[in-house]
Amino acid sequence: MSIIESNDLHLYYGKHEALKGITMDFNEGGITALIGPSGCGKSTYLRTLNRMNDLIPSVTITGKVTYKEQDIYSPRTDIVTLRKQIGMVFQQPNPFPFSVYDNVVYGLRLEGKHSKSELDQIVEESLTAAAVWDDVKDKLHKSALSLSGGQQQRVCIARVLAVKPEVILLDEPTSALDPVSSGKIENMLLELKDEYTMIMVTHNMQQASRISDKTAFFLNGDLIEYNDTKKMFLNPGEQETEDYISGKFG
Ligand SMILES: Nc1ncnc2c1ncn2[C@@H]1O[C@H](COP(=O)(O)OP(=O)(O)OP(=O)(O)O)[C@@H](O)[C@H]1O
Repeated sequence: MSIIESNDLHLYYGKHEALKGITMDFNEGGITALIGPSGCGKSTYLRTLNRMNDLIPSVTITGKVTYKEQDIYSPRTDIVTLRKQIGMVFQQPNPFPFSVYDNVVYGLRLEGKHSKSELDQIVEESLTAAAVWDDVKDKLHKSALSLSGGQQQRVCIARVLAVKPEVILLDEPTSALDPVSSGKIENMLLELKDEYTMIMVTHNMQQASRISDKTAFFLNGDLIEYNDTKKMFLNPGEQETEDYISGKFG
């Protein structure tokens, strides 16, 4: 069953058409990689799925995005709730300048959850699921900014997991990290993929082929091909996909 669908989605920055009618759907669970050369619209598309582009004044959107069959651009949509259901992880780790613990419980406190035992339990669960509990269990009350970049990114993922989203959008989550930290995050995403629907922009073709179930190839604001990752890398259906993944342009 699909959990998110976009239908003939166009997005303009002023007069520039960055997305030219994207129709695609995402099944529940698993990892979908969005790939394509710089400027093709991958991040823009990712951000349309939880209305992050609303923050940019010049943006106009036509077409439809549904989450569980509800139009997310409807005036009835509550954006705070939507962004809890569809969480986001950014390229640069962006912990808040407070303790690891306070980072993880941030969204829960906004929801009015204050019971210490409940918060303690969610902190441990979320940091464990984000594969960073062992690194930080003795530093929960130290500033998150004192951690390494890779640890910070995993704490940011724990912060998203703590509010129990169904979908996680990841915008190049490992591109600012060293290979060891990237590998830890890839393994963690593989552990989480039965429980969450994950959609990830990546520049790294090996990463897409290692961890994603499906891959979507974007070019100049168009969706060129969307297929099972194995098929896409072994036997692409479009010449442009083949040229891109074989490194002829990019
Ligand atoms: N805030 C913005 N204002 C105006 N134009 C923008 C804005 N953000 C992106 N664009 C333009 O929209 C197009 C798509 O950009 P987008 O960042 O979505 O591409 P991308 O495929 O994610 O690229 P990259 O891999 O380099 O991040 C580009 O032409 C870009 O210059």
